[in-house]
Amino acid sequence: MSVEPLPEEAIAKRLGELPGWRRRQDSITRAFGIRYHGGVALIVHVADVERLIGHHADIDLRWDHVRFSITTHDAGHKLTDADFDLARRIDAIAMAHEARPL
Ligand SMILES: C[C@H](O)[C@H](O)[C@H]1CNC2=NC(N)=NC(=O)C2=N1
Repeated sequence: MSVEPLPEEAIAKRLGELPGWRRRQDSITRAFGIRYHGGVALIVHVADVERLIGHHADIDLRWDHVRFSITTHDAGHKLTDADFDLARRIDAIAMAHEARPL
C-alpha cells in the first residue's frame, strides 16, 4: 500500500465510493450508532484487522456511538489509499456488528 498522499481528485473519487465517510481536514471520519459494550466489541474486531494490515484509526468511543477517524501519519498526516482501504474494512465490520450508520 502506497504511503504517497493522494491528489485531490483521487480523494474526491474515493470519498464518493464510501457513503457515510466525511472529510475533516486531512482525515476521513465516520460515526456508527452502537451501545457502549457493543462498541467495545466492534473496536476489538477493528483493532485485530488493523494489526493485520498495519494501519490504525483514531477511535472515539461514547455511550451510544463510536467514531473512527483515519489519516496516514507516515505520509505527514495526509490521506492515502491505506486510509480508504481501512475505511472500507471498518464499514464491513460495523455492519457485521449491526452498528447503525449515522
Ligand atoms: C511501522 C508501522 O507499520 C507504521 O508506523 C504504521 C502503523 N499504523 C499506521 N496507521 C496510520 N493510520 N498511519 C500510519 O502512518 C501508520 N503507520
